[in-house]
Amino acid sequence: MAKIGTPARRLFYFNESYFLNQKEEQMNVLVIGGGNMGITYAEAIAKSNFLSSGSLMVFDKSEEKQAELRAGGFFSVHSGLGTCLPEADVVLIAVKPVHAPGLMDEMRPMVSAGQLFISIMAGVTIDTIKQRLGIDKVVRAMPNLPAQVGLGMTSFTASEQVSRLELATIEKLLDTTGRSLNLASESEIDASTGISGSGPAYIFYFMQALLDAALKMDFNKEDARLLVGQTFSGAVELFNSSDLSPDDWMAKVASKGGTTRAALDSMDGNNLNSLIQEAAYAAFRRAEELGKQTDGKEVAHA
Ligand SMILES: NC(=O)C1=CN([C@@H]2O[C@H](COP(=O)(O)OP(=O)(O)OC[C@H]3O[C@@H](n4cnc5c(N)ncnc54)[C@H](OP(=O)(O)O)[C@@H]3O)[C@@H](O)[C@H]2O)C=CC1
Ligand SMILES: O=C(O)[C@@H]1CCC=N1
Repeated sequence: MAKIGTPARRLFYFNESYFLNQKEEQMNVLVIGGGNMGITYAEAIAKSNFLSSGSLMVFDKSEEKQAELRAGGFFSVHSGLGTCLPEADVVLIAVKPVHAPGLMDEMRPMVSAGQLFISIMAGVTIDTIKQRLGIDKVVRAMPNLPAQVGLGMTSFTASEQVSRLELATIEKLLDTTGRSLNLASESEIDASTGISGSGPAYIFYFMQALLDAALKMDFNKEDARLLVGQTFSGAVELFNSSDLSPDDWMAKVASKGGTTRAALDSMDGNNLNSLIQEAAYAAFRRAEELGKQTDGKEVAHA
């Protein structure tokens, strides 16, 4: 596995037309898909001053969404690909995997070889994107929802044709939403989807279970939310404050013969650790399946 912030490899290409001749601030970025993640990225990029004003474009196929985004006033919102796609140096694709084939077919006549494409779509492979669009510079990234508050975790990898210089620029762009990890293979991107991409939902699952328990113990909703929310924030803060493992921290909470031991023994007795690992693998496998469903050889399902 690569280290955080360490670009793995890359040759220096002489035809990095945009990246060599212009400054990052002059780069045009287009985000396609104005949903949870597309807008998270667009807002983070807009707030970061990474680009000059007017250089950030957004396209969503829904007219309602376009109107909503225009009202926000942060970026230029387009009602068709024709006015924005040919102008973009970097295109971030943030639609659901099931919409990828149709979207890429629509994009194909408007794209050019110098453009760089970032896909955050779960499972969709670099090869599929290259073939469907007829281009070769692709960065495949897997972000997560805490990007909305600047605490995102994004793993990414790139096609061979993306140079070191281009990748460094893309890394800065991704880092506007939090931290990033450059991985060497797409299989690791699928694996990271099962850990960090889908991971926030596992944490929310655990939080919901604890909230449900608190409500059963007759706490009102407000108090239950405070008890659970502050417990999670505090535990995460502790975890991030040192190199101690979660096992080490558990040992600090659990007194011999005490209450925590009773809870942890109950979890162990129910194989909770294995169940959580199994869930992460289910997401990993689903990412692999989505890759197969969007490569044109199988029919994709919504
Ligand atoms: N949500 C998450 O936590 C994460 C999501 N991802 C990935 O990000 C991608 C987007 O997910 P998310 O933001 O949650 O999805 P959303 O459904 O919230 O957003 C996708 C948006 O794209 C629009 N859209 C669909 N087709 C097109 C098209 N052809 N052209 C333009 N816009 C289009 C959708 O419109 P409409 O609703 O009308 O279809 C919708 O507004 C997915 O591929 C997912 O795998 C990755 C990591 C985390
Ligand atoms: O559930 C999904 O498919 C996407 C990818 C990771 C998080 N959400």
